[in-house]
Amino acid sequence: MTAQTSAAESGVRGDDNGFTLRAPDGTSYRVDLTREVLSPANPLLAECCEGRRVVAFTGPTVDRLYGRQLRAYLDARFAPGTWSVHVLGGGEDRKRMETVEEICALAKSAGLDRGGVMLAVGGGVTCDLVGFAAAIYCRGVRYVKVNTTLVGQIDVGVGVKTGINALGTKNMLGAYHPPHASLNDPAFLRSLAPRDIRCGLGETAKMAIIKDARLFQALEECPQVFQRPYATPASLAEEGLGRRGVEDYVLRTSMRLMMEELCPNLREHDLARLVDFGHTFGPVMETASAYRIAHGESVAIDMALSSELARVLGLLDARDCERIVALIDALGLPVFDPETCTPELMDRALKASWERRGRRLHLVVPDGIGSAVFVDDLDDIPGAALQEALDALAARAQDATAAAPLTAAC
Ligand SMILES: NC(=O)c1ccc[n+]([C@@H]2O[C@H](COP(=O)([O-])OP(=O)(O)OC[C@H]3O[C@@H](n4cnc5c(N)ncnc54)[C@H](O)[C@@H]3O)[C@@H](O)[C@H]2O)c1
Ligand SMILES: O=C(CO)[C@@H](O)[C@H](O)[C@H](O)[C@H](O)COP(=O)(O)O
Ligand SMILES: [Co+2]
Repeated sequence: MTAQTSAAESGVRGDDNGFTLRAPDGTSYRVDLTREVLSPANPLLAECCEGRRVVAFTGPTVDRLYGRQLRAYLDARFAPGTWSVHVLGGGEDRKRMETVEEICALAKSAGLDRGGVMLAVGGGVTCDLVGFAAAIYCRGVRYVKVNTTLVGQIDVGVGVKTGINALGTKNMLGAYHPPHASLNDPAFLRSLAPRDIRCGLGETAKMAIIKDARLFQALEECPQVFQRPYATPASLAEEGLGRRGVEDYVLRTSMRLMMEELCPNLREHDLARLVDFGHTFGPVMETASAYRIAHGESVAIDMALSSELARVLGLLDARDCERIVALIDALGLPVFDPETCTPELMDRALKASWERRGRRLHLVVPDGIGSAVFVDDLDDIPGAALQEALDALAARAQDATAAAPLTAAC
């Protein structure tokens, strides 16, 4: 039983090497920002697993890019026969119970005991799967995650959620399983595909829109962050940040904002959660598209729709709505999807969220740049309002298609 933490002691504290979260219920964990995490000279990962059997899991891409370094690191730091690395099938469609059973079977055959460590090295799919397996294997074993995507470092890596898709529903099964350690090395982001960078920027934009106007402005001035060369945004110029400085600013600010939101409500006793912004319509779009729409993309479309809805309901002025939708567009993320953005599916999503959130909708909508409010019940959203919001985004998407230069298929 974790000892309760007093309100004065609970919170998120940042330092040069990361953040420490202390929740009111006594849960506490460290989120580290480090460099060259897989270099034998870096003791951090070894210290998290010292004296324990280590069963590591990764995906095919990460194994191709970093598997040799990972195995060399474990070989240098752990006795032969006390560690193993296993490569899981990749992709959102593998985030299901069958893969969790595979992880547990591999761990058992590798001799993982109650005192051992399950190590995830990968993006959110790998970490959600391994984290959930660690939560139920022997009723719970030590879980260490090395997050290798932008979504992973700013979102998966800073919380306690683990889980899988099941019963036709995104993240339907899972557990709150705090990591023993969450290690984040920004160097991993350099090998990310542009689409996966953009998905991470979707989760960054989520936090900027609901919590931080300055981060929003930095993204507006620098939508190519993490992707292409750019000048330091004017809004950050006085800090004299270079390219890496801007990326560090975006990364650290996103991590801090998410941890500050999660800390007081880590296990979601309160179902009105600002970080649900972008996650009401999105999960249903991901599932209905058979994961053609990636998580970060569904978040983007949901945020655009929620913003247009806020405008139609008179909760957000048209100028701020336009800034939000334009930012999502500038980040290279979709604001509409003809196949899934239908009134029927959106209505189904609203009802699914109403059920999941204790028969209250708690739809998060922005009421300005850097702030958001809740629309609490289904009756607060007339069908005509939803239709008007959808029509606005459909028209925008149509204009963009008409204006897009004809380019050869890449
Ligand atoms: N647990 C949580 O709190 C939480 C929070 C946000 C999202 N999620 C979940 O995370 C998932 C999305 O995570 P994601 O965006 O990381 O997707 P992902 O795990 O599918 O990774 C995206 C792609 O990047 C590849 N990849 C990973 N690291 C790489 C690297 N360093 N270089 C090159 N390629 C690399 C992967 O192989 C994959 O093809 C969704 O299932 C979502 O529900 C969970
Ligand atoms: O996607 C996730 C968590 O899975 C986060 O980005 C998101 O902000 C929140 O946790 C949402 O509450 C979504 O939660 P859930 O659907 O994963 O339960
Ligand atoms: Co998310």
